[in-house]
Amino acid sequence: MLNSRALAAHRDTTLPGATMETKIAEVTVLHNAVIVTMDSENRVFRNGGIVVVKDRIQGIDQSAKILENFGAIADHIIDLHGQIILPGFINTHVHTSQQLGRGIADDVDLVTWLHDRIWPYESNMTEADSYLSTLLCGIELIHSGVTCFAEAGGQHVSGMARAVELLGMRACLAESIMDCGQGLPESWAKRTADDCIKSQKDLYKEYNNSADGRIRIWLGIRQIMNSTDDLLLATRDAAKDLCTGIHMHVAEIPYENQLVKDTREVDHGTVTYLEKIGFLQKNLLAAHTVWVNDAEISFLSKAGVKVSHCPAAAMRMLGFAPVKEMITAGICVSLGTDGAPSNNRMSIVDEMYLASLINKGREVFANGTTDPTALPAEMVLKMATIDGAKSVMWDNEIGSLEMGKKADLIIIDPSSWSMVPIHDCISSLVYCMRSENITCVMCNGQWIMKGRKILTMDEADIISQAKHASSALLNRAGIKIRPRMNVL
Ligand SMILES: O=c1[nH]c(=O)c2nc[nH]c2[nH]1
Repeated sequence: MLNSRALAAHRDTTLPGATMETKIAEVTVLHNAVIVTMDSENRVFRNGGIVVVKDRIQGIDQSAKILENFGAIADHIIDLHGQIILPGFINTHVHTSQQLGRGIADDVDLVTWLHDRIWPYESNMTEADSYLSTLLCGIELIHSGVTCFAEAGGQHVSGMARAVELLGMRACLAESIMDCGQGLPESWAKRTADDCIKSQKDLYKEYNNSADGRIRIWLGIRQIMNSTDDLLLATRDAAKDLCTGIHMHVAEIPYENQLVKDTREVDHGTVTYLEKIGFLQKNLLAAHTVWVNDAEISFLSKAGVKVSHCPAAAMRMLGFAPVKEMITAGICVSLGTDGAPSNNRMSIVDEMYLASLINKGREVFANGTTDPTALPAEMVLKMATIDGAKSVMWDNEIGSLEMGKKADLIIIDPSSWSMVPIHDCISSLVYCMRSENITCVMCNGQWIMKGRKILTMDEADIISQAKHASSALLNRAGIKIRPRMNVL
């Protein structure tokens, strides 16, 4: 831990060689809080303190020690009596550019969902729509304590990047990439594998490590049903060259596996095929992976593939993912919300609750008996934090509260009816907490929400602009939502 003398020297602008940057580094001390670190020793401080200098955690310990060492030189000392500090949540599968399409595809099957609703929506988006959609999505993510997300593949990454920079969040952004298959709008169907790789390399050049290092550019593969082998293999190789990740929907529905079996000559589905062509690797983040058998779980585990489990979206259109089996096989499984048209709610708090309950319930038909011990609260909290960080390959910097890591953290006020009384902090965070209990969010050392008010933008203005942009976009796309009842 840095001591106060070292920090004071760090801030003393009269020192030879001092820069403007050292002059403005503020020291913030948060103390008197329950701190759930999510570090490798699972440390929880009953009365802990954290020191944040610029963008990093420079001390974490018992409150008394932190105050003794840093109290005298802190610019801000915040007493968090009765409150809880957690690492910011990491949402490992979200489509930010789909936020303006919330509610356009409820209660339909995945193929209809994609062909008749989502692709017309996405192919009619402008860059300005993507920017606004990402801002709107970001507002909801921040309110549920998310500081970092992995974009699953969307339109106009430049718009997303502008929004992320403004929101103050951290993100791995990926373009939606497809080069073949049924139902594609004409402009997309014309793209070759080379076009797809080139456009993503350009994005990488322009945006990777931008926004003070908060943005990373990943490669996208939308799904196997819309990818040639040329595209899959070129993406695998480009990811190796760029040292970046690949985000792909994998084994979502039985139809997908059947199509792979019928057209690509393997005896099971997508994962078997990806294994066969050497596509599985540790920088692949596979979303959903619902329809996988034991052999495929073993392929994923051996290759070090990470899985993003999206409980709500899976319940709506896909089915029950074998999460317990994947974790038992050693696969790193994290949590995602998916996009607004496939979930409607962008809350990792809700996903934690659902992940635990759904996977307990799944045991009844998967293994013939109940298992209330499946996916216990501490495991689910890991999925939303440190395992999320591992999934996006950023765990050296985020996912836990530790000395030297980035200051991405959230403050929870557990004094409301939803969380009182607390006998076990970890289970309360998973089973009782609502997004409304999250009061403050810090990302990269900056407060982006305080007192449930987003500080980086005007929420009301974004909400109002989003309503107009969404209607205009649906008009352009020719998407009509039929009333379900006798609307007079
Ligand atoms: O839930 C989903 N959302 C999507 O955007 C998508 N694209 C392919 N498969 C998908 N599944």
